[in-house]
Amino acid sequence: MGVEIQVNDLTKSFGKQLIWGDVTLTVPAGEICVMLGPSGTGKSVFLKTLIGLLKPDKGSIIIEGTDIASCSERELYEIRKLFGVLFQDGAMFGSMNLYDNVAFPLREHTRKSESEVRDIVMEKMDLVGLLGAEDKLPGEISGGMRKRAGLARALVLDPEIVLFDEPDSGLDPVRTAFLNQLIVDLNAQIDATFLIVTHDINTARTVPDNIGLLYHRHLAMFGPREQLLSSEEPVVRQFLNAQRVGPIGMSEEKDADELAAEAGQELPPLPPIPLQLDPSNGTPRRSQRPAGEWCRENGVTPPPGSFESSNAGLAPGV
Ligand SMILES: Nc1ncnc2c1ncn2[C@@H]1O[C@H](COP(=O)(O)OP(=O)(O)OP(=O)(O)O)[C@@H](O)[C@H]1O
Repeated sequence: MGVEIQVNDLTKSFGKQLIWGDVTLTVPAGEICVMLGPSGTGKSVFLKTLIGLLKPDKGSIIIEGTDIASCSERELYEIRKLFGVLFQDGAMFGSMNLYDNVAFPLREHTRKSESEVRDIVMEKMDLVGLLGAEDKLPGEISGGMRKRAGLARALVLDPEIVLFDEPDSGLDPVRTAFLNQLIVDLNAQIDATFLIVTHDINTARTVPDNIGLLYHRHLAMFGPREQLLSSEEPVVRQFLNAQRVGPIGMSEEKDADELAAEAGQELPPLPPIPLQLDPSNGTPRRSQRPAGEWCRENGVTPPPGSFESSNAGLAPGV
């Protein structure tokens, strides 16, 4: 079913360095959310704060009535059982084969017999398309396969929330497309809440139900995919369409001279909003909304060509 994550007024600093402040958002139960932002804006810090690895300075994170930001270690231990995490590099133990890597959380956190462990491991290996690779060592397989193995391991305790830290980092566009399809199919199958941190604009444009953008020490926007993809807000528009013209510069914000030099430059029109990626079996996910529904309900005219099946989803220049 998945559970909701309610983030209220969250602020995190390291010493005097504010990473982000006053972040408020709700990750709805069972939906897929993507968190974007230029490098260094604190996306990984945000994920680590959600699972209680880092303590915020202020604010709350409510999951099933418990505030992760202020609960006891024991409560945190219990709440963490709801999470599965896919770390950037898969975080596999190099000396263990894939079977033992995937079995690890079950052997650590449950009292299941080895035959029960085997059934679960093989089920999850099948789910991520890795049956037959159980005996391989992480060093013997491709980056894409390592991510799949990491995903199988993230799923063995049947999580209600799955966090993905840059699942596409280091993958070529074809492997990324396969992984995105796997993420959508998994969400349809297990109905858990998914939160994905990524730099990949195409993933952000086609996979999630909701998109968030961290920029300049705050949450610039969070909302349904169609809201952000039709937004004229300069930071959102620039980032989601991978453009150079706009407030974001090479090292975060542009200075006044750079912005003045851009004044009068015409912005390219917003590209069409692509169709959302469907599960492979063609049946929409429980949380999936019909194409164009948000725009219709909010009186927003989407850019011409939006939601056409010929539209591959790539933003210009991506
Ligand atoms: N444990 C820590 N102690 C001090 N500073 C930290 C710590 N962890 C992260 N930071 C700082 O927090 C900032 C945000 O880092 P973070 O890795 O979350 O960014 P990011 O948005 O995920 O970046 P990228 O997209 O490049 O992965 C950086 O300036 C980083 O140096």
